[in-house]
Order: sequence, then C-alpha cells, then structure tokens
Amino acid sequence: MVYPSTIGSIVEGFFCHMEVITKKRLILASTSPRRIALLKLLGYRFDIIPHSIDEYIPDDATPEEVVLNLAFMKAHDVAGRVEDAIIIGADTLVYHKKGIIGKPKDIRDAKKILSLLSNSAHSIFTGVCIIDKPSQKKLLRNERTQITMKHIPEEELEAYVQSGEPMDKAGAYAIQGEGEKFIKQITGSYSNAVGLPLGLVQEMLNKFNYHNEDAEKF
Ligand SMILES: Cc1cn([C@H]2C[C@H](O)[C@@H](COP(=O)(O)OP(=O)(O)OP(=O)(O)O)O2)c(=O)[nH]c1=O
Repeated sequence: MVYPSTIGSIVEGFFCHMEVITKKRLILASTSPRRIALLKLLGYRFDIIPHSIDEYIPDDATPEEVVLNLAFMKAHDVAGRVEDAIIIGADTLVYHKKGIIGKPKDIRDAKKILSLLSNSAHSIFTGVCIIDKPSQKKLLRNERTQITMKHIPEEELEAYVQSGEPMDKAGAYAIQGEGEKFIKQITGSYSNAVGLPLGLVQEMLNKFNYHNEDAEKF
C-alpha cells in the first residue's frame, strides 16, 4: 500500500528532478587545475570548455583593467560557442611596485620575478566575468589579495625554480604549493590568490539566481 506521505515525497522528488533537468548548464572557461578544484568546492556540477584567448598585457593598463578585460574575453570566447548556459571566465596576475607580473616565460624569468618579490609586498588580482547566455547579461568583478614575502635565500630560490612549480603561475609561485614557505603574511581571500575568489563567484552566481541549494552536489 502507498501511504499519502509517501505519495507526497514521490511528488516532491519528481519536482526536484524536474528542477535539475531544467537547470542551466554551468561552464568554466578554463583548464586551470586550480580553478577547476576551487569551483568544485562550491558544490556545483559544471563543464570545462577551454578558451582560446592569447593573454596580452598592455603597458599602460591598471591591474584591475587587465584582469577584468581578460576574464571577459575568456568568458565571451566560450559563450560564442554554446547555447543556454552560464559561463565563468577568470584571470589572475601579480602587481608589484615595479608593475604587472604575469606567468614567467622561462626559468630565468621565474628567478628574476622571485628575486623581485623576495622580502617585499605585492598584490594578487583576480578578475571574474560571468555571462548568461542567451540573454548576454554579464557581471564583471575583481578582488585583491595582499601578500608580504619573506626573504628568499639564493639556494632556495634556485631549488624552487628547478622544481617546475613556478612555471604556469602568475608571479612565478604557488601559494597553495611549495611556494607557501615564502609567505610572511596574507591579507584577503586565499582562493582569490590561487585563481578564483569563491565568495565573490558565489555572490555573482546568486545575482543570476543560480543558488547553491539548486545545484547538483558532487
Ligand atoms: C599567484 C598564484 C597564481 N596561481 C595561478 C592561478 C592561475 O592558474 C595562474 C594565472 O594564470 P591565468 O592566465 O589567470 O590562468 P591560466 O592560464 O592558468 O588558466 P585559464 O586562462 O585557462 O583560466 O596562476 C596559482 O596557482 N597560485 C598562486 O599563488
């Protein structure tokens, strides 16, 4: 026999299922393993589509302008290839008093960057762009995390660059990896420093009515 309360939960279950089916596809326009791992922490199911943007940093732009523009270009590039989805693009760079620092070109460049950052303060900026397709509504925001680095002795610097960790990271270090040992102080969002400010991303998705409780959990 099927009791009324059981019928109620079957009906409820059916509507829950309907909601999952009609939910908009969420896409991360990035192949960065850090961004993928961070977005998973928010509990969403999402697809990964790589962008094909060449990351160019103009000489006269501010760090905020660069990360916002690149985040937009990444999200927009992928938005042009999909239907009915919410697309997230992001970009991270390091800003030191000597200027904007992206990823190192080679080991020599990584050494030069780390020598510059050693025993001084810098900021990490991440820009995030979320586009709702097909309405084309978009949100653009950025966040800053301030870092103070310890002095990095020459032999430690040499061993670190040889480890390969700096090579695909803005500022030539990974705060979430071995590079953590060089950090004296961090002020602001840790996830922002690693490549995706989770609080900000959640806030932006909520503005599109894409709430956490609606999402399918892993
Ligand atoms: C400062 C810092 C940066 N990073 C990483 C985050 C980003 O992946 C990278 C900055 O490069 P980005 O150009 O922002 O991103 P990406 O090329 O890795 O990935 P995609 O464009 O496909 O999204 O540096 C760390 O992992 N740890 C750190 O401490």
